[in-house]
Amino acid sequence: MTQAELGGATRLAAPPAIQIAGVTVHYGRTPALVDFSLDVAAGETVALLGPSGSGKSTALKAVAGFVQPSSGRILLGGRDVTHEPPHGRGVGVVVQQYALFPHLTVAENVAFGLRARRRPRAEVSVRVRELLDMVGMAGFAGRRPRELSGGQQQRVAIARALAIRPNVLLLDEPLSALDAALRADMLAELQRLRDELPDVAILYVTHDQGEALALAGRIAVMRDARLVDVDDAQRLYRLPPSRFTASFLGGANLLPATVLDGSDGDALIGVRIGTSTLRAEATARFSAGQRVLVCLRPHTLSVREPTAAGLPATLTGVQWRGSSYRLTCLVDEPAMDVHVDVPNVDGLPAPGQRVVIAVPEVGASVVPDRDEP
Ligand SMILES: Nc1ncnc2c1ncn2[C@@H]1O[C@H](COP(=O)(O)OP(=O)(O)OP(=O)(O)O)[C@@H](O)[C@H]1O
Repeated sequence: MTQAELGGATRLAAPPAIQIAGVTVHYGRTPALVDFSLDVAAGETVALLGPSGSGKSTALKAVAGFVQPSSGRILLGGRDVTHEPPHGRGVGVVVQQYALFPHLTVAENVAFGLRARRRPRAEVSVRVRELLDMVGMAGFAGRRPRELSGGQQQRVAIARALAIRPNVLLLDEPLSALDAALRADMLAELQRLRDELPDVAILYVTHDQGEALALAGRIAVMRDARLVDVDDAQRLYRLPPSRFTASFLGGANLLPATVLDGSDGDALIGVRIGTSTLRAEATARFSAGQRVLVCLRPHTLSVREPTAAGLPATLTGVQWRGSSYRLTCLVDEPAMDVHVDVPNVDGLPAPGQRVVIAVPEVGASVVPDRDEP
């Protein structure tokens, strides 16, 4: 083998920063995670997204070492840590409720991991200052946690997690205890932090699709202790592969339809909804005549004059949402509500009016009508 081949092989073989391989976790007899596999590369942010109780925190705890898998393995940078205690794994963890040490000052909290590792005093103080600067808390070093707001406490918790320069940062719903305004600020700060840590792999647990879309390069959707779908965030949003992901990520309109011409993979195919036909993007194999669902995102749709091409409907509701209106339209066939989000414009149709819902050339996608059990 030449050096170049060897180099290539070595590069290709660079192990993921986080490798969760077929992990199952039980609490007593109840499985909280079943045969779960996911890799996160260095520098990548992956969100674990799913409803309450779907196993997101359990997956994160398995990586942190807070729960022990009954089967499967956890590898960090290629090193099997499945049976190592949490402190031996060298990961940074931030959980929902900050969990700062109440009797220690902000600086002492941040220094904790470094002191436990017996780092020299001078190094610790430089690093603590650096971290408090990074999270905008330099002026609070001497305060105790109870003297801080929720957002400030969470900043300190993040600084503490980063103190040991972990290659892996695990964030479990870090914004959920904050009010809406603070959450938006902290989300922007997390985006900045992510960009300042280009080599750190981040696993981010959330049930909030907005947070997942804002932060993650890839999103792993979970349901009932299992991974449902995982893909690039934008692709998952635009072309959801399952009914569950289509609804959970972005609140799609899902209309029953019939495939007119089949496809073997990525293609625009014809579908019939009631008496209307339109083209929709398919990412899997679909055959002519197959019953499917067509996923229509509310913001890609518009309403037109009843003579235009599209889905004939009656407008039944108009809801003002500040920056846009949400229109509810009852489609003629099949008789079901479709939501259309339109910007603040003059001359909106009034409830009761006949309309046509116009679907853009690329804006609809095909989803199997039933998810695999
Ligand atoms: N310590 C525990 N003992 C027993 N059952 C548990 C324990 N922790 C979690 N569970 C159960 O395991 C399942 C998965 O829980 P987990 O906390 O991983 O879900 P989650 O997706 O993170 O939910 P949430 O968004 O509500 O935090 C749930 O049914 C939960 O009730």
